[in-house]
Amino acid sequence: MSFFAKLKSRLTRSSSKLGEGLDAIVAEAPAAPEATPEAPASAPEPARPGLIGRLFGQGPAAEPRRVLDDEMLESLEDLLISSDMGVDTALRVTANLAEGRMGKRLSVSEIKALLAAEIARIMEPVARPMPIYPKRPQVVLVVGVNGSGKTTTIGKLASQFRAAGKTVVIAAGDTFRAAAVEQLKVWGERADVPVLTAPEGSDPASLAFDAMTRAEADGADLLLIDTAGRLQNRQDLMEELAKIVRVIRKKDPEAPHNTLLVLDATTGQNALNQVEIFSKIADVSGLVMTKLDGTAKGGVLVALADRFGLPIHAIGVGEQIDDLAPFDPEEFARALVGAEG
Ligand SMILES: Nc1nc2c(ncn2[C@@H]2O[C@H](COP(=O)(O)OP(=O)(O)OP(=O)(O)O)[C@@H](O)[C@H]2O)c(=O)[nH]1
Repeated sequence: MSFFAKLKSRLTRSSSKLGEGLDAIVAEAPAAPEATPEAPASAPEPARPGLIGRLFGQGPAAEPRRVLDDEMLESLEDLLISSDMGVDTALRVTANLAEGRMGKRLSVSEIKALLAAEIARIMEPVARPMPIYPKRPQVVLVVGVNGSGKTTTIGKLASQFRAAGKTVVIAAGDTFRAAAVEQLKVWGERADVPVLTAPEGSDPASLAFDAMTRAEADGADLLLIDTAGRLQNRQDLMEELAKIVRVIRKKDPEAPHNTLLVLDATTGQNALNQVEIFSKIADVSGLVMTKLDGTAKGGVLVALADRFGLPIHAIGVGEQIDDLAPFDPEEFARALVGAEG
């Protein structure tokens, strides 16, 4: 299966919500005069139906259409907002979609293609893989609230980097959560990557320092550092992260080279607050969004791209190693709206 096919199947909760909403919007068309024969200007050409399809009145020729007017635009805005795209982004997407198309008759598949193109345009500038530097070890600090998928993401990244021939060390920096440490050990074993741990409740900065020493001694390409995600006590967390950074800078003044914020798509609009908070307490350099497979709130990634402009490195669409994929804006946009292709 191509990755697009997989992405599309994993994003069905988001795409069916949008698809059903669009079907309903187009079906709600106010009684219109006989269909105008001319094709809608600058809307994408629907696929040509086969002979059988034409004979039996199926295919795009039979697809219902609705004249794009203010009322329909408003319904489209509401639909996008309900997919967690956020008000500003939803308004922008629909305004761009409407430009030059008011009064045209559009079908659901045309609207999907237009939406996908608009969404991809917003996301294109932020679709950036995590940069890899010649620096050894490249230190990657991974932050995010508990349960956002940090541990799983570190495990997947470690496996993928190993498969690409890189040497990796993991530091299990959430020393307050034995379960997180255990989980990392399992991922480490699977990926054949050493996982440095420290006694429960001990200072994560001291573990980070030891991990730097080990990564340097091993000549490792990458050091991935897990961190705690207790936002309930923001001050403590801020101090903890600042201390980790201070300590690893004793060994490399430029570390960490990346600070990845892991966000859980199922939290919807709350992910926007998390970006704001973590950008204040850590120097976030890029985002990873997990659990896009388990939610109808996938539109939140569009809002994040639009609002913050932070690079989106990867997306998680499942719990297996290869369920973390580089972020491709066009594929994501088409999968999100359920467009063909
Ligand atoms: N469906 C799905 N589940 C995921 C994905 N990423 C992570 N998970 C699951 O989400 C749960 C939480 O992930 P963790 O990696 O433990 O999250 P964490 O941020 O490290 O959380 P703590 O260990 O509690 O700090 C686990 O059950 C993961 O298997 C994803 O992309 N899709």
